[in-house]
Amino acid sequence: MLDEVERWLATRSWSAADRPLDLLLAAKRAAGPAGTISVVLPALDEEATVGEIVGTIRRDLMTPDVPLVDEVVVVDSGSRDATARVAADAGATVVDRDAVLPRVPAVSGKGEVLWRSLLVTRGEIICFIDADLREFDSRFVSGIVGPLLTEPSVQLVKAMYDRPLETGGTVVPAGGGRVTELVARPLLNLHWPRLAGFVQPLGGEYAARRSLLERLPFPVGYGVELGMLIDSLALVGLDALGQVDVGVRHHRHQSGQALGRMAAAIYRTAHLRLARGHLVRPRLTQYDRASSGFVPSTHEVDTEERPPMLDVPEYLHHRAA
Ligand SMILES: O=c1ccn([C@@H]2O[C@H](COP(=O)(O)OP(=O)(O)O[C@H]3O[C@H](CO)[C@@H](O)[C@H](O)[C@H]3O)[C@@H](O)[C@H]2O)c(=O)[nH]1
Ligand SMILES: O=C(O)[C@H](O)COP(=O)(O)O
Repeated sequence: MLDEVERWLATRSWSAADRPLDLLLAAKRAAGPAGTISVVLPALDEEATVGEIVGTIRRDLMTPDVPLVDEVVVVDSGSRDATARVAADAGATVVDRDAVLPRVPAVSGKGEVLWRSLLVTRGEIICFIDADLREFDSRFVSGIVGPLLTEPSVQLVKAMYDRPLETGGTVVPAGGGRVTELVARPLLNLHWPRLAGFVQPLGGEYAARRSLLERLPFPVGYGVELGMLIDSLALVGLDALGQVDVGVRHHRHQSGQALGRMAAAIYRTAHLRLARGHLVRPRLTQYDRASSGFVPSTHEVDTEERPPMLDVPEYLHHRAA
């Protein structure tokens, strides 16, 4: 490990318990407009879990006694289930991705809705939380916004946690994060060793200052987290990044093949940053057993990236309004 990373781990890795709620509330009051917080949940068919997450945030962090969070926004990513209704019933503002920036037709993908969320939120701190989390604890939010409220030099904070793999009734205590361990961590260690201190580089729970997010390009799919870390390092430097231990994360696990497509998108995002301009073939072929033998199916790998929001005229208008 680089000496710089060892130093970073000693000074930029915290636990949620380091900053109790009363400290955060005082820091928020002192920060004024810079302390406004929007929580954003990207959601594609998450009716089973989105309501409880929204409800927990509202119950714990949006009360007269604990007014830490100013708004909770669910950006619907084309759900065909009752995600929008369940989220609205739980008290979230629900926005359909197609209703945001209609001039630019939405494509599928998680990064796409995170990018669009900048146009419909008002917080100067944006906190992204996956909508498929189970046994959700509001420390996921208060923990990661903490350093942004108390440390002016910090600009992006990722959650870190234990990741059990819970499938088919069995639990492997530290078995989760398969793409993280097989793809993202090796890529980061080999090509961007200054980012090797992140325990959960792909985690979907992170908070950042708007002033950083609006300057970043957003890969439209699952490359968004890796791209954001690499680009943030280049833009603001390692000491502006941090991580906070928030406990244990339980979520819905995707199939091996879906994770293969995620891995391809992440590799592609890394490759683009390693060799801007040189195109790899953006397709992935996978195999399923059928009576005739193994059948290939080929999928497009996300290649599109949205430009930094500061380059979008509608965003400048939204901020001026
Ligand atoms: O097209 C999509 C796909 C996903 N999601 C939402 O994004 C979140 C995370 O998606 P999920 O499929 O649960 O991702 P994971 O398999 O858990 O992948 C991990 O790794 C990804 C790659 O870094 C991150 O984007 C995820 O946040 C992180 O949890 C969930 O709320 C989804 O509903 C969308 O909004 N639109
Ligand atoms: O973050 C990851 O590595 C992928 O989302 C896979 O996570 P899982 O192995 O916990 O399903």
